Amino acid sequence: MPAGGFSASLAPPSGMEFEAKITPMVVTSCVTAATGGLMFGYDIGVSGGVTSMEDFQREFFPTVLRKRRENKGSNYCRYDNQGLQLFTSSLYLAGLVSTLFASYTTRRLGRRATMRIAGAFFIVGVIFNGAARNLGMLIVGRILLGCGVGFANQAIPLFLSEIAPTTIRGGLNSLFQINITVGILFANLVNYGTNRIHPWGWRLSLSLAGLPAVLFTLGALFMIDTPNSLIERGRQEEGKVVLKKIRGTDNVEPEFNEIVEASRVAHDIKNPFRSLLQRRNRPLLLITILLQMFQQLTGINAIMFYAPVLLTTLGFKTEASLYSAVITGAVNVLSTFVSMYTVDRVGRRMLLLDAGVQMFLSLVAIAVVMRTRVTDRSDHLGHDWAIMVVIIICNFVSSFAWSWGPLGWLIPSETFPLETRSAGQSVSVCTNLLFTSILAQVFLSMLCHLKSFIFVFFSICVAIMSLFVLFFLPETKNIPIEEMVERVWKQHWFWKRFMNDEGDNHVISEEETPPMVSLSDSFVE
Ligand SMILES: OC[C@H]1O[C@](O)(CO)[C@@H](O)[C@@H]1O
Repeated sequence: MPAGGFSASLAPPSGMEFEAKITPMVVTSCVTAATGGLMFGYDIGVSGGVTSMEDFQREFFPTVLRKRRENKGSNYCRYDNQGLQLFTSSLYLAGLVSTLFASYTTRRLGRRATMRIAGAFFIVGVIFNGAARNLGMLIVGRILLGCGVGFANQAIPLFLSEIAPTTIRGGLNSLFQINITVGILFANLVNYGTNRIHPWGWRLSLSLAGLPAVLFTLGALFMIDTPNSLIERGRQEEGKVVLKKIRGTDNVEPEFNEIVEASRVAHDIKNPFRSLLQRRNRPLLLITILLQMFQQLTGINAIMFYAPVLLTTLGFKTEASLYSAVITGAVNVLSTFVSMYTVDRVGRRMLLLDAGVQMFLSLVAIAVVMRTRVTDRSDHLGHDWAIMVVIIICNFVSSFAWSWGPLGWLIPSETFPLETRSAGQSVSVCTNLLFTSILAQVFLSMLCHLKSFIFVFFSICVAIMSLFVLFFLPETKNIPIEEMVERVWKQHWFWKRFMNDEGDNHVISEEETPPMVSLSDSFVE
């Protein structure tokens, strides 16, 4: 093994190749930064279990408990309560707003400082939630956690994409999503245990978010900043020193020069958000928005937030539903590792397309089981059907986990040039949180009104997004981050017309019509 680490085994196929080893420093920095995902995941996973606990409902949502006990009305509508949904969605709404501020801090103060701010929000938010005496305190706590999520999710994917050597960028970036899934699983396990502790089990569930919060904050205090961010803020020498350390070589001149050039261009941009709207940036912006929107429209969070609630709707007892949520949580973690291993080998498009088929079939199957087995008044699935439902849900979750889960973050964080990267990332986080909060807020009402058709709705969305990937998403595997525009966007059969500024009145010529599509190939020529 060479001093300082392993040599990167996969080289970019063409164009500029930078010397880079996979150094211990890169690995530890990425592992540390990605723990922010734990916190996001814990917050996602904890709410579903807690809201299905009777002690929690008695304390904050007595009307839900009464409705559940009376057992009147449709099964599908037991949990249709705006307050309950607000408890879940407030976090994402706060995250949405705070990411706009986070864009500024990531650019001006750096990726590391932004993570520290996130850590502070997390810790105060956990204190409010764990000590909540009334609904107000509970919601304030969720809002503070949401601010933490906004800042953390802005800085972490950028940090990972900038610090990683090109050839393993996808894999290292997946660490963020892996941590999200571990956080969800941890929360599911905690809920399973605390459900037996009366009457304050829910309080323990909410307080244990303190563990990932402290871990992440400590990590953020000691970590380095990315060379790209240091150079962008005028600290060139420091940037070069860090670049040498993380790449494990003194031969960093080509990469350094490329970052300096990208940073020079970045400085000419006064308002990065406005420049996102320029014609040549529109494809990147559109892809970012669509990828994050599509990620949520797979319906994943119907399962992640409300699996326990959904499963009790299907007739599971509270304990069985929490137990099943643990199983789906574990599948989620394991499958995300698949993505980490394959993303830089088979590429982004292949994973997304393959998963599209698997998710479509699973969603249709869930809809059919619900339609045929669960009526408004009878919810006895029976043992065999219950196992079947859990298997289908696992199939759905696993395909999401090695595709849309990590790639929804990875692709936006690696496509923008430095000058619009923070602003682009902010749009990415905003869109993710916007659709997360919309789904959190409306899913239980949609379930009440659409019943099993809600899963037909998600399956249609999955079909549309897969077609979009097939025709419009370029492959970004193994392309150095500062060469993305030249080597990907300017070469793409459709998007290239946006890349030259004179192209406003461009007419599609024959040679620009889409080539016949091969699943594994991009449209990059
Ligand atoms: O692992 C599932 C989780 O991943 C996310 O899509 C974030 O990438 C969350 O919205 C979801 O709850």
